[in-house]
Amino acid sequence: KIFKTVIQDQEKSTADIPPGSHGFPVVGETLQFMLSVNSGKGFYEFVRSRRIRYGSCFRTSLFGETHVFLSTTESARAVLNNESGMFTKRYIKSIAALVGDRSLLCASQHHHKILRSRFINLSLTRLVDGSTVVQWSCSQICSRKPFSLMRKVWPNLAHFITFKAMCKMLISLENEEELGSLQRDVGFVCEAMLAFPLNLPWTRFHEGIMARGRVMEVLEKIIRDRRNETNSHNNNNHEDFLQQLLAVDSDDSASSSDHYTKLTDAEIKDNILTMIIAGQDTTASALTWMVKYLGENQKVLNILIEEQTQVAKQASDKPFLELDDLTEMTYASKMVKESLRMASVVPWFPRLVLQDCEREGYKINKGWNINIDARSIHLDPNVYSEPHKFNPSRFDEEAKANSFLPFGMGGRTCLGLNMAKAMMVVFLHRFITTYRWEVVDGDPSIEKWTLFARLKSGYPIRVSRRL
Ligand code: HEM
Repeated sequence: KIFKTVIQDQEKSTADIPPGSHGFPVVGETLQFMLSVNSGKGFYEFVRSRRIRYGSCFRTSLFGETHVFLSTTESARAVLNNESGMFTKRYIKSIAALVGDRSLLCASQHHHKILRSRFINLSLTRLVDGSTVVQWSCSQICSRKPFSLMRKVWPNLAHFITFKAMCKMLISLENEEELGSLQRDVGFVCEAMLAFPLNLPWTRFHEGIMARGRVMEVLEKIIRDRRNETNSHNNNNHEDFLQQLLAVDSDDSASSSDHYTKLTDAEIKDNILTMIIAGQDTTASALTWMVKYLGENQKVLNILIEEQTQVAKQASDKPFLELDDLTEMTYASKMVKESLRMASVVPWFPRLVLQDCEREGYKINKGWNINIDARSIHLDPNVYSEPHKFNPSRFDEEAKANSFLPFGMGGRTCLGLNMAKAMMVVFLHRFITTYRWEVVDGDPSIEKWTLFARLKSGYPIRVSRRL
C-alpha cells in the first residue's frame, strides 16, 4: 500500500511538470551532456534527441540544476520579450571573473538597461571601416601564391578576418603584432569560459584570468592614449566605438542630462572585451558554415556570382564597397539569413525563472533555467517548409513572427547584428568575385569543446584567383 501511495504521489507531483528525465542522483544527465559535447555530433545532439523523444517542452538536470527546453515561437516571444518580467539572465560568477562584472553579460537588470542604452549605437558605428578591413583581408587570401593555395576557412579566413575587422571598428587597433597577441589572449579567455572554474596556477581557468589582465592593460593604454590625444588637441580622427563612448562622456550637454550616467573606464574596458568575445567566434563560425553551404549548393552560387559580378561592376571606380553597395545585394543578404537559420550558431538562449509560471501547459518552477531552443524553431517544418533544404529564396517573404532568431530577440537581442551581417555580406562579395575554390575535406564532424558549433576539419579549401 505504501509503495502504491509513493507511486501515486510521484505521478501527482510530476503530472504537470514537463516530461523528461532527472537522470542519476546529484549529477542528473550531466554525463550524457558531456558525452555530446565530446562527440563529433556536437553538444546540440543532447537537446535534439530529447526534443524528438519528449516534444517541444522537456526538462533535464545538468550540473545540479533543472533545465527546461522550449521550442515554440510563442514561448520564444513570451520568454525573450519578457513582458511579464519573470525571466532574467543568470549571473555566473566564473564568467564575471573573466569578462568582468561590469560587462553587460553580468550586469543586474537595471544596470544592463543603462549599459545597453549606451551601446545601442554600436550597430551604426564605423561599419564602413570594418567592411574595408574585411575586403582588404579577403584580397590578401592568396596574394602571395595566386594559384591553388590550401586554406582552412576556420581559422585562416574566418577567424582572422572577423577579429581584425572588429578590432578596427571597436578600437582602431591595426598593428599586426598587437592584434596577434590580443587575439591569443582573447582565445585564452574564451577557453577558460568552458573550463572548470578553479583558479590555481596550472589550470585553464587561471590562464584565462591572467589573459584577461593583459587584455585590460592593452585597453587601458589605448584609452589613456586617446585621452592624451584629445587633451593635446592631437586628435587622430578615430571614428570607432571607443571614440564614440569617450566623446559622449566628455560632452557637457549629454552628461548634464538627468538620465545620463557617465561610463567608468572599467565599464568601457569590460564591455569592449565582451564585444570581442561575443562577436568573434560567432561571426567566424557563421562565415565558415556559409562557405560550406555555398559549396554544397551550386545553383545558389551561380545566382550569387551573377548578382555580385554586377555589384562589382557598379562599384569598380571605388577602392572599396560602401554601405550603399550593400543594399544592392538582395540575394546575398538572403544567403546570409539562410546560412544563419541553418547554422543556428547560438543554438539556445538560457534564462533564469524568477517566479513559478506555466508554459506550453506545463508548470515551470522559480529557480529553474529555461532555454529557448532556437535551432529547433529554425528547423521546425511547421515554421519553415522543407527546413533542411538550403533555400535563400524562402526569405523573399517575411519569416513568420518570432521564428527567425539567430540574433535572439527582445531586450537581449545581439548588439552586433548589423556588424555581423555586414561582415558576412562583404566577405561573400569579395570571396565570390575574387576566388574559385574546391573543398579538400567536407567532413561534417563538429569540433569538441567549443562554445559555438563549428566544423572540426576547419573546412579546408583549395583557393585560386578567378581569371
Ligand atoms: C553571426 C554572428 C553573431 C551571432 C549569431 C550572434 C548571436 C547572438 C545572440 C543569439 C545573442 C543573444 C543571446 C541571448 O539572448 O541569450 C547575442 C548577444 C550579444 N551579441 Fe551577438 N552574435 C553575433 C555577432 C556579434 C558581434 C559581431 C558582436 C559585437 C561586436 C556581438 C555582440 C553581442 C553582445 C554584446 C550581446 C549581449 C547583448 C545583451 O546581453 O544585451 N555579437 N548575440
